[in-house]
Amino acid sequence: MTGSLPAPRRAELRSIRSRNGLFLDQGLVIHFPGPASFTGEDSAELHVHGGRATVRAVLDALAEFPGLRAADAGEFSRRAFHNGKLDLVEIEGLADIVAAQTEMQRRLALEHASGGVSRLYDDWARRLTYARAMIEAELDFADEEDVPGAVGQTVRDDLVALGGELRAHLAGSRTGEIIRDGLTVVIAGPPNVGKSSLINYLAKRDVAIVTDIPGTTRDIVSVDLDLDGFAVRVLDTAGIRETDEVVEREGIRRARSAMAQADLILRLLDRGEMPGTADMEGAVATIYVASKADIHPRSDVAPSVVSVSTLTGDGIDGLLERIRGHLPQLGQYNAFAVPSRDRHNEALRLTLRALEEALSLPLNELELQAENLRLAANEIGRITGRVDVENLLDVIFAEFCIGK
Ligand SMILES: Nc1nc2c(c(=O)[nH]1)N(C=O)[C@@H](CNc1ccc(C(=O)N[C@@H](CCC(=O)O)C(=O)O)cc1)CN2
Ligand SMILES: Nc1nc2c(ncn2[C@@H]2O[C@H](COP(=O)(O)OP(=O)(O)OP(=O)(O)O)[C@@H](O)[C@H]2O)c(=O)[nH]1
Ligand SMILES: [Mg+2]
Repeated sequence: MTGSLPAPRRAELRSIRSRNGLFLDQGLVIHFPGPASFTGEDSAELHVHGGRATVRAVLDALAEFPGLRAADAGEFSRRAFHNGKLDLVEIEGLADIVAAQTEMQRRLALEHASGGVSRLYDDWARRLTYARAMIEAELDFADEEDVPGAVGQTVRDDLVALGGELRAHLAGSRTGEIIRDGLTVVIAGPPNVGKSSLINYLAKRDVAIVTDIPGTTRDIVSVDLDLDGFAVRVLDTAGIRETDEVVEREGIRRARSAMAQADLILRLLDRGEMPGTADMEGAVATIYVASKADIHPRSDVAPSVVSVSTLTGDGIDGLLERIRGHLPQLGQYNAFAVPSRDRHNEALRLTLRALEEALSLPLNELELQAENLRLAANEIGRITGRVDVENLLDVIFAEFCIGK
């Protein structure tokens, strides 16, 4: 049967043939007439058998039709944005859903993709615009008053409340960043203390070379763990010591640079070494670990030091418990309605700054107040892409793969 379109939005079994009638596959076909489609445009899906050659043959056959070409990476999402189907926060959330590896990443992504955060931003933009409209209306009755009228006071009260909401929302930006990008934990310390043995134990596989020769690790070795649904990236590093060996020196340079960028350092102590003596210490959150507890039990170190043995497994649960203490605490109401990207944080900070500027102006400076509220609403609008973001689009859609 040729010629008849499948019923809209219903999967129908069809023979899939090339332009000149060659049978290629039997597959499910769905027709989505616009505007009720993902992109808002007319679209069709061919669900074919997944072998490489079948897919290739179908794509080649499609390319034979005039006007058809393969989509660019992110092109479907870009079209959905241009057709008003999704805003930028929802699109970024969608990219995060596709990339999500842990339960918390999934929940954060879903909150953004399904419009929860966009509603918040749209509501703030609406309130800022309303306040500006009220102030501009007052401008027309300019009567040198230096106390706000009843309406003016209500507007101010709402702007003050909005400032509080913005600050509270921004306070969640570190939570959003740690959920999305993961907590970076760097294992560091002198050579031969058991750093690589610890990463292997945590990863449950031999990711790093272990020998009894000090200076074994040079490259950074990284594993991604899932701790209670949070992404945790653990890095093993070269043991830090004075050396003239060129390769080891480079390893140590990389170790120091990883430590400087860590969210948390697991600082393994040498036999007899006490916490807090080396350089860099105190700059980054640090858990001190006394290793090889099976052969070097220690009673001299402070209670805050965790004793572990990767030979017996003793102390590892206690160490994981201490690492958990550095993960976001998600007690409060909708913990996932937090900013998820630097782009959002920057715009939110600029919004808050303009709002605070508006509120700090003398009461009769109505024009400047209105101008700052316009700036504030603009910055919020840039997050969702409701205003002026053409220059941002390539960056945002570059995250996507072909077919999204
Ligand atoms: N087969 C298939 N599965 C998929 C997708 C897809 O595109 N195709 N998706 C790709 O991401 C996700 C689902 N996302 C979708 C989002 C919107 C529409 C859509 O047709 N929206 C219309 C109609 C909405 C309605 O009937 O409620 C619209 O928004 O107007 C389809 C899929 C995950 N699974
Ligand atoms: N008994 C015992 N030996 C351990 C333990 N952890 C590590 N070792 C041994 O200590 C030696 C060094 O271990 P590594 O894990 O390679 O030490 P490292 O800190 O990565 O060393 P570098 O890469 O040289 O900085 C190896 O012989 C390990 O088998 C432990 O918990 N108990
Ligand atoms: Mg090592």
